[in-house]
Amino acid sequence: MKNFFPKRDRFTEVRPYQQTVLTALLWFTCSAVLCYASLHFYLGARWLAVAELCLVAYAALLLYVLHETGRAPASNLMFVLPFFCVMMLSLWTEKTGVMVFVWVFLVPLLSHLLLGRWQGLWVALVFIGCAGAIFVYKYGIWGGWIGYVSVANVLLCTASILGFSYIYETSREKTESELRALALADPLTGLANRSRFRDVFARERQRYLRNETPLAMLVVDLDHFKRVNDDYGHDAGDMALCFVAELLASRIRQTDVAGRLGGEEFGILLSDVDLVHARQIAEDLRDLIQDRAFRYRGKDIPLSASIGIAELGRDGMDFRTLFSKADRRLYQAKAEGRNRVVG
Ligand SMILES: Nc1nc2c(ncn2[C@@H]2O[C@H](COP(=O)(O)OP(=O)(O)OP(=O)(O)O)[C@@H](O)[C@H]2O)c(=O)[nH]1
Repeated sequence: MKNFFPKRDRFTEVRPYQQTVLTALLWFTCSAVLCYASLHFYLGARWLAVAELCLVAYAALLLYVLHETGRAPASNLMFVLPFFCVMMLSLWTEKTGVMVFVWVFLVPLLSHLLLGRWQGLWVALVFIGCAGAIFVYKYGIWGGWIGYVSVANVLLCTASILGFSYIYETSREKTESELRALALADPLTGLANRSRFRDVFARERQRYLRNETPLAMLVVDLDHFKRVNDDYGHDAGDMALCFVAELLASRIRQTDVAGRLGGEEFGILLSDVDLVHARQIAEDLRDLIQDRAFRYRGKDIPLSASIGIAELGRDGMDFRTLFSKADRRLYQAKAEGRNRVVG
């Protein structure tokens, strides 16, 4: 199945699982890091304790905002970076023992879970590098070959966690993108399905209300499509629908959306396009469908389409009204002899 969705729509939404992990990390910071701050204060590592208290206060603030507004920070980096910086400070501090370095194992895991594949990899590499440098600065490599073997063990273990979390995140992103495509696309043509089409309409409607950005809706219906099925078979009909879907997707801009609304009916949302311009585009699409022959088993099967147009604002403000206006004009085009545009 082809994926006709513009790139900007694929991964722009906040991932809910990341928000869950961030919330868990914030709670962890508020509880465990607070205990460490008290301990470090007691041990005389004052600067570290102050940094940890600041981190706890910041985590509490983010939790409060999250709870009150349901809005996560614009990027998880906003918490991950301070968290790792405080971790590095605790590695650096004289008063902390060598065992504090076990916390470094958290770096690749948290980076990938909260920042995704690429950003997670880079952030993890930077902080693991810093932790390694701090270790060598503080302790050198002691104890002859046993020391080397110990350091190599720790490095190998960290690299393995980094590698496994990277592999996990890569396959998770792939599965997510496949599931997303399945949930939002029409399985036959790969165009947006009806529910995706309505979502895009809702977003564009908000743009219209905010900036008065015009929006036109086209409803495209193939003429006498039943004959294609009857004369050449259902397979030919399916292939003709895919053929038309590709034509429509090839003519519109990346910021527009084409969807299959059902049967042989397609919908198109033309963003930033008024009625006059929409008519020209609809005529182009109609010409394209008529002129590009659909070939099936060596035969050219002629296709044509009727198109109804409606404009947001002038013809209605909600999906149902706008769609029924465009649909009524489509049936007017059919009644007037088909293969024409009405709007
Ligand atoms: N192959 C195939 N045919 C479909 C699909 N969905 C709907 N159809 C067919 O599309 C045809 C629609 O027929 P009608 O509603 O009579 O419309 P039409 O023949 O295009 O005639 P007008 O729209 O009046 O020009 C029917 O034969 C449906 O079976 C599909 O997914 N695949």
